[in-house]
Amino acid sequence: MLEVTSLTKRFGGLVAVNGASLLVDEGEIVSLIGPNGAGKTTLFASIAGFLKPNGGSVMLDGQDITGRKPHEICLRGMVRTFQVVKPFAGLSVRENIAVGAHTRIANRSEALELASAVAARVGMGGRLDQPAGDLTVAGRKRLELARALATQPKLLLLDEVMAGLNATEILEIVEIIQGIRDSGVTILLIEHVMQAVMKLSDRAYVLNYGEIIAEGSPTEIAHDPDVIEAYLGHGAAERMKAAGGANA
Ligand SMILES: Nc1ncnc2c1ncn2[C@@H]1O[C@H](COP(=O)(O)OP(=O)(O)OP(=O)(O)O)[C@@H](O)[C@H]1O
Repeated sequence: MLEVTSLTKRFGGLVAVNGASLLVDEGEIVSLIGPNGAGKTTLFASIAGFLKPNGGSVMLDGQDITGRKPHEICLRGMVRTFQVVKPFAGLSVRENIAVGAHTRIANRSEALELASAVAARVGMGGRLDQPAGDLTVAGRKRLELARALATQPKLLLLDEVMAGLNATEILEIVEIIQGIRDSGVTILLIEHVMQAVMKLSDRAYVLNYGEIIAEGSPTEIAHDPDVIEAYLGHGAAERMKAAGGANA
């Protein structure tokens, strides 16, 4: 469904993403992980049209969408969420979600109707009339998810939807994401919460200094020496092996 080939994005002299390639098949949940500053958000922004890549290509359902505008990419069925969530504070939850629905639906009452249905899918059915400005971090994260879902995507890019959530809230959003996938939406997500990555992902890619250094099932990734080194520093894989930790 999504095919990213040799994507490069530079900021002046800094190569934030360096020849990254990845594939996401229909129906999968794929995670993109990596240390802070590895280039994950830059890669997402380049895939979804918010940044213009310096090289490489992005194909969605066999069509070249490299460098297209976010709105156009959204209409083709791919949408991203943002790490820092900024809802329209003075609007209600339902109205905020309807902003997403208006991507495809011009009619106001139809957009609000879809917004109510989407809110129920993310467990916000009881908060439709609440001002978005009153929501907690967990509520704002769900609202961001709902706004994206209301654009009726086939591929959803989620950027750290679990950041700042407590353990119970993480379990709840993991279930919501599984439900979204079960409803037929393919998902690519950036996540630092490893417990969620392990639970949700069919496969994961690891980005380090702008390059994809590993790909595989979550268990394969967790035991990959290059990944252990990237997270824990040079020589960490050897030290873990010596301590008998490699099979832990
Ligand atoms: N607009 C920008 N201008 C200049 N440099 C940038 C810009 N955006 C990101 N960078 C740099 O590009 C690199 C990759 O940043 P990015 O935010 O993509 O990493 P990340 O893996 O998403 O990090 P985190 O996990 O902390 O969110 C970093 O060195 C960052 O400072």
